[in-house]
Amino acid sequence: MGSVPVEILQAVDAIGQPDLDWAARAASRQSCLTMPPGSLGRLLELGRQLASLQRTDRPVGEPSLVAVFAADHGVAASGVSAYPSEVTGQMVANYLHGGAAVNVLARRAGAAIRVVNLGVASLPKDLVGHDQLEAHPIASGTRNFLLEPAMTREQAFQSVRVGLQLAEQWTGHDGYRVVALGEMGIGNTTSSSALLAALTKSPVDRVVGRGTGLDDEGYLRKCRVIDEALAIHGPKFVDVWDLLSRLGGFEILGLAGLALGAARNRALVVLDGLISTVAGLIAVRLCPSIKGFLVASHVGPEPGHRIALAEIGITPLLDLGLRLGEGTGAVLALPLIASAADLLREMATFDSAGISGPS
Ligand SMILES: Cc1cc2ncn([C@H]3O[C@H](COP(=O)(O)O)[C@@H](O)[C@H]3O)c2cc1C
Ligand SMILES: O=C(O)c1cccnc1
Repeated sequence: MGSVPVEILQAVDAIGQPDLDWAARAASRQSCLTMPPGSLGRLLELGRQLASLQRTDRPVGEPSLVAVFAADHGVAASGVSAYPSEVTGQMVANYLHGGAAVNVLARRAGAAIRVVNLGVASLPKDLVGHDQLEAHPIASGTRNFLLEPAMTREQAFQSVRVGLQLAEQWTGHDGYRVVALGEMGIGNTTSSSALLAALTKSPVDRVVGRGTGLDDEGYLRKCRVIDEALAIHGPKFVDVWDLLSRLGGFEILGLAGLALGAARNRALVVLDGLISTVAGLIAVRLCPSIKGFLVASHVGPEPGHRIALAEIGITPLLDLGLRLGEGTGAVLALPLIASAADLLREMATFDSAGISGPS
């Protein structure tokens, strides 16, 4: 079976709990601010969550960072995406040149962006050694899980370790307080849906969606591929790491590691679409107390997205019909998160502003 590396066990052990005393102090401050009680709705909840992580009733909601973890998937060879695998590397180039949706939205939100290669199969030549691309390739894409396990157990551990190490750099050393999870990897809705079906024992036809836009025939093929993969691997799962190795993706497991590492440093972790929400669910399975460090930015039309959120037990902030990934929905939620903290720090109280309470 093989034991779990000590860095991962230590990271899981080091994740604390949200501090509910500080959430209560933030609530009592919110009750003094110049508004009818509760009238800023979910923003108040977000403010209390930040207070519980940062142990202050004057929390901050920035600086924030979106991490786009990229890797390829062997299962893409089975015709489960509307696009070819080359697009993964081409989109990495787009992120580095600033032209993707996530770049545009990150600029608007004032968020930094980091692009990480966890295993892109065909990286455009000029990106090899590019100083803005964090290179931590595990392999040149996963294996096709219709035929064999997607990766070895060691590769699964290594993916999570990369996420943990980057979290240490970004939320430990560089001081980011909010981390949005983004990804790029053609075929990764298939891997995520298979992981989700296996982790939650949900029927495949309830979790699978059209990803980048499969037609009816492609959709049925994707369902069949996942059904067959679960029939092959399911009976052999010896533990959760075996499940993750058989069906996972390097970027998905890397994001689970990033979430764990960010929570260890008491940063807020913002989930995006189906793929990053499945990464969040994996983090919860590895360490249930991480739940209080997660925010669901949005829910989109991929059916598995809603199921993964329900399984974690968190409610999305936005419902905009987004089905892009890259971290786009998570980045759109960053101004809401920063606003929630600003309100706790900057609003006047009834006393300070000389405003009468309820009559
Ligand atoms: C141009 C382009 C930009 C993207 N940005 C994110 N994705 C999204 O689509 C992929 C998952 O869908 P599937 O499982 O169907 O391949 C991921 O890479 C995801 O982030 C994109 C996909 C494309 C084609
Ligand atoms: O939910 C997502 O993030 C998503 C959906 C389809 C394709 N790529 C990403």
